[in-house]
Amino acid sequence: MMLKRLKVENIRSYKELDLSFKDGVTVVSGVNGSGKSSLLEACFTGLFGSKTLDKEFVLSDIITKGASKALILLEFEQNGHAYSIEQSFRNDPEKGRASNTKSVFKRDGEIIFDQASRTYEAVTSLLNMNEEAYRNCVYIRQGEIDVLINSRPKDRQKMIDDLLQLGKLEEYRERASSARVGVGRHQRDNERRVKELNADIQLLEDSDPSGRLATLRTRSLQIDEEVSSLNEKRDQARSLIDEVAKKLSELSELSSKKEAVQQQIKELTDRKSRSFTSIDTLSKDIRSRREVLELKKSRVSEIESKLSVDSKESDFFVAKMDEEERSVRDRLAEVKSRKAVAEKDILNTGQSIKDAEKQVKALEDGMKDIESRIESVHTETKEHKLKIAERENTRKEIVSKVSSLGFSLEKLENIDDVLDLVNDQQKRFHGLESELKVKISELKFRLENSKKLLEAGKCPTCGQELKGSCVEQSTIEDDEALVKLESELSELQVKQTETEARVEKIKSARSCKSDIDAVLRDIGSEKEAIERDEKRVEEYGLRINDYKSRIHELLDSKELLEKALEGTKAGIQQIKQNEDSVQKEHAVVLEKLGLLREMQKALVESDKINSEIMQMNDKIKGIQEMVSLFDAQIGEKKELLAEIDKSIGEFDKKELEVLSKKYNTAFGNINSMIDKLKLEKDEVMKKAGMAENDRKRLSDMKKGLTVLQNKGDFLRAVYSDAENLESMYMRIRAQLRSSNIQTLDTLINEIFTFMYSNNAYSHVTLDADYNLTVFEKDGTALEPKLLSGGERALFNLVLRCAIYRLLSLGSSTHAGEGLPPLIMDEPTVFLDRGHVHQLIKLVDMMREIGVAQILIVSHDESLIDSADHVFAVEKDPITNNSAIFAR
Ligand SMILES: Nc1ncnc2c1ncn2[C@@H]1O[C@H](COP(=O)(O)OP(=O)(O)OP(=O)(O)O)[C@@H](O)[C@H]1O
Ligand SMILES: [Zn+2]
Repeated sequence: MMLKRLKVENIRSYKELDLSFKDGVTVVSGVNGSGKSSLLEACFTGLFGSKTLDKEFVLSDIITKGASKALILLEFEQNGHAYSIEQSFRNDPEKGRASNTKSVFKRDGEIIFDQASRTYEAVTSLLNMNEEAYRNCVYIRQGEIDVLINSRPKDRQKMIDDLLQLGKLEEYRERASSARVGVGRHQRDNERRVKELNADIQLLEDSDPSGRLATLRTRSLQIDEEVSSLNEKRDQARSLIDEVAKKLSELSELSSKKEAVQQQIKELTDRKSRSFTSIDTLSKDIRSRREVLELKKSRVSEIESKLSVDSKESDFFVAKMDEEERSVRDRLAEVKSRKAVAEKDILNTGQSIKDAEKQVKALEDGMKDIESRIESVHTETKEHKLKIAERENTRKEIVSKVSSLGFSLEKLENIDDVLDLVNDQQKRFHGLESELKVKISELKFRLENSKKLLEAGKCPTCGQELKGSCVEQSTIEDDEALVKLESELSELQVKQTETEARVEKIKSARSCKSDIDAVLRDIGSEKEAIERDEKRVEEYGLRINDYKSRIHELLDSKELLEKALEGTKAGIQQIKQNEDSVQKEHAVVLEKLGLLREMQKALVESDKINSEIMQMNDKIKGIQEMVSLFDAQIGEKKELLAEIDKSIGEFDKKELEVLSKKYNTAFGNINSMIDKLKLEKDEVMKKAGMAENDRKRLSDMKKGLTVLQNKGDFLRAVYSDAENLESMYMRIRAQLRSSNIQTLDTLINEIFTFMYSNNAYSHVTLDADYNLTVFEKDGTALEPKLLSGGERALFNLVLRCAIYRLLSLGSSTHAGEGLPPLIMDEPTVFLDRGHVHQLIKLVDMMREIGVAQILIVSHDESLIDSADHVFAVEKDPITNNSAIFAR
């Protein structure tokens, strides 16, 4: 295997990196924290993905802080093919969560897998090592230089076995063993089944299925014969039963016919007797009608004699009397309508009189109301006049107050101007006063100073005598001026007091003026009210006059109406007398008309009764004819009855019934016997089927037994094959292991001698159990854990180198081809100068045995000097991004 190219984005301190690897020794150098280890780790993660993370790390730790995605692309060569693995990551910097989103495995540019676990498997099988084996052999991580030495022999054995592919042999042995165990299980199974099958066969043979089948078949034939003879008998019984049944049904038919004829005779006799009853009722009806007819006739002749008319001409008289009645009725109606008109007239006139009275009353009430209103207006007017007088008094009082203040009424008109003038004066006085006061205080201050100077006698500044100087003179003048100003001030203050008194007077005069104005306004409005009252009284007087004339008119028309009422009442009396006489006349006519009508009606009814009597007689004749028809029919039916009785006499019913019962019982017995036989036959057939099944099963079982026995033979052969295979794999592994151990032991001692430059130890042994022991010069044995840190690092390098040698021997066909690179992170930390030199030699030796690529992280100058290529790693102090320069 040969690394070709590493390209990363956002891995640890690398934002971007694209690096080509060459064969030979490459040393990676740089200061602490520049990104050297990260480079090797990136290769490791590129190969095995997230499996390379130690326990305390998560995926997001290897992604540059703050980046949301990252990438590692690793290209390498193996056995003449170009491979590449591309691992893509996604990261959530805030949550610190990352995932491996893509893992593409390519061979010669062609995608083989694109899924993480598939890619992982492909890599491990291609390199023949997983990430653990890679760390034990290929890649010595920083601080892990003594891992192989420190581990327990058992783990060491496993590591070395894995590296040398001995694990595969164990795997094969295990497979052979589990195959053997499986076959053994099948064998036991098979034997158990053979045993069981044998027992089953024995059991079935004991039950003799063929013998059973023969007996059952004979019985089946017998049953068939018995059934067919019974069937014949049953047919005979059935024909006898049919015969008897036929005769019995004939007999019952005759009896029902007889019953029907008897019923008919009874019905005919009933109808005959009902006909006689109707004839009786009809005769009775005819008699009663004849009596009514007699009564009607005598009433007609009575009316004839009363009105002396002939009943034959009744229609003519009725018409004449109708005519007369109509004319009397018309007259009566005319009189009545006249009476009604007169009555209505009386009623209306009475109502009109009452209306007039009501109106008169209403007008009178209205007048009273208006009069009382006039009264109240008068009272109001008096009140207004009183108020005017009162206000007049108030005005006079105010006028006298004004003149006492020294103002005339005319002067009051421009009182506001006067007040303005006085106010101005007041302001002026005030200004003068403050001016005077300032002047006085200035003067007083000057005077005080001069007086003090004069008392001291000398000028404090020039020291001149002051007596008799200008100072003395000015002091005297100032004194005089002060007296004058003070008297001016007191004069001014007197004037101010006077002006204030004047202002007071003007203000009270002004308030008097507004009082007078108010009084005059009041008087005016009272006078207006009085005028309004007078107008209202005048209007009320007009209305009263109007009411009076209207009352007069109403009374006049009422008198006229009363006179008319008298006249109408006399007229109505006359009409009533007339009505009475017409009514009497009408009653006489009505009575005559009633009698005539009665007669007419009696005549019509008599005709009707006569025709009814005739119809009834016809009916009686018809009924009598029907009665003779009934008699003839009854005779016929009686003859039929006698015939039927004769036919019935020919049958013996009892005997027929006994026979029927007997035949039916026989039929039932035969049927149940047949059924029983059929059931038996079903049973027999079922048993025969079972026997046949048993026979077939027996032969199947015998066949099965042969198959099982053959299988048993086969399994025995396979079992012994598996056994052989298992022991063979075990043997081979033991042989290989011991030969490996021997070779490794030799190689370790060879390389140790080559590498070790101190003089303490003589040799090293690796025994069959992978125990590693170091011997001192005097033969004392030491376990590796007792060695110093540097010694352990040395031995580890020796052991690894020996393993590479062994691997190189294993693939002896193409010496060295396919050996993995050797990658070391800071291998010199524990080594002294001399051993660093030996390490350089060891590296050379590794190249010689065919390790084509060696990658070392180190600061050691001599290592750097001996390298084929140098990578200088630097980290930008500002951006914290690492970069690599090839040197
Ligand atoms: N996830 C990350 N994001 C950004 N920077 C990181 C991340 N993880 C580690 N680093 C930085 O990467 C730098 C390189 O670390 P690395 O172990 O490669 O240094 P080194 O060159 O091997 O140093 P030494 O000589 O001390 O072993 C460290 O300084 C660290 O701050
Ligand atoms: Zn480091």
